[in-house]
Amino acid sequence: MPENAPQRRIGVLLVNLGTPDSPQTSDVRRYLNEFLTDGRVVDMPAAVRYPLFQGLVVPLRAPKSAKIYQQLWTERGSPLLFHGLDLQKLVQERLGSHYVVAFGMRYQNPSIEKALEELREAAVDRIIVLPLFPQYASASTGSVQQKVMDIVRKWWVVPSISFISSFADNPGFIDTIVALGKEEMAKRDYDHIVFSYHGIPERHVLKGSFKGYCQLGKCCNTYNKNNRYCYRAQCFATSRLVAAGLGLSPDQYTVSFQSRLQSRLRDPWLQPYTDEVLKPLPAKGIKNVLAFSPAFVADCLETTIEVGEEFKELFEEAGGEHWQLVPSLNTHPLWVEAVTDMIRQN
Ligand SMILES: C=CC1=C(C)c2cc3[nH]c(cc4nc(cc5[nH]c(cc1n2)c(C)c5CCC(=O)O)C(CCC(=O)O)=C4C)c(C)c3C=C
Ligand SMILES: [Fe+2]
Ligand SMILES: [Fe+2]
Repeated sequence: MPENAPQRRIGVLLVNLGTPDSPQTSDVRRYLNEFLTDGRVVDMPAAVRYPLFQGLVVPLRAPKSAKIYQQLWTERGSPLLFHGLDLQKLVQERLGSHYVVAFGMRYQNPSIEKALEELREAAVDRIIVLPLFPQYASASTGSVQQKVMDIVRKWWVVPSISFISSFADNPGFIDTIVALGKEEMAKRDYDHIVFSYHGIPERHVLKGSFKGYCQLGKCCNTYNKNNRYCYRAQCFATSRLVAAGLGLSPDQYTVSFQSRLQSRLRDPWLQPYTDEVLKPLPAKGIKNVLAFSPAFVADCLETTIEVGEEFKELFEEAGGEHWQLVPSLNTHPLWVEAVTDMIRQN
């Protein structure tokens, strides 16, 4: 480097979805209002979306969601938030002083605005954005990308920015899930494995389909240039790779989708639905199930409560004996290394 050349630093922005500031109904309401009026999450015209969600859906949902958040809350607050902050610290340590790592949430706090401001203050030369969603969805990754661009387009000096749009088949990501799965499988025998992903409306996949390639069927069994951004195909790709790492044959696992809101929004969500997959299992002699939640890199309401508690209850009511959730990647050393590698390779 020439003697007087400025020392260049690279900014890294890690982003997760968001969580309420507290499990009180008022904070949950504020969070859901921001989340469910995002046009990439609820893709209705704004003139319908705002009155419907702020006026009806959120006021009804917030008190119920607040009760669930109260179950999830820990001494350190929301797991999604504190695992994110821990990951930021560890990735910063591993990357060293040529990088500045910030952490933000798409909804609520710490905001993406604040995180980007930290990077601007640090005079970084360029910014790498890593939305912490392994599989691309317009409702998650796309929304983060749009928010980041909306903010930096107003800066006088617009920085060079790159986005890591998905990492569904990233070897470090897969290896970490495999390592966590092996730990659980060493403790006892399982009859079957379920990979349960956050659902999205089928319409969202079809809207992103390249020249009509995606049909939500067998097209998702391979992952190629035509379905590069198909959330469902990416979920199947992650599952196949984890299954291969665990030495599972196709009949030993099922891929399914949870958290559907289709009863209220009417349109079908990605299928098969996890609750419908798990209920008939005990009658087929499948009494011990290990469940993975590979759409999430950190414990949150969707993993700990929905998969770890609600599905366990459903499975046991149906005659199942043991339902076990594999913990999320959180700050597993292999995951910290995987994130660091993704950034260095960008
Ligand atoms: C994996 C990425 C996610 C996608 C894609 C996604 C789409 C999506 N979500 C909703 C509605 C809700 N999701 C909720 C919680 C939630 N969702 C994600 C991730 C994705 N969502 C996470 C990580 C979390 C947990 C946050 C936490 O604080 O722990 C909720 C709130 C909880 C509740 O009230 O039940 C809602 C609502 C839609 C409609 C959607 C796509 C269209
Ligand atoms: Fe969600
Ligand atoms: Fe597809």
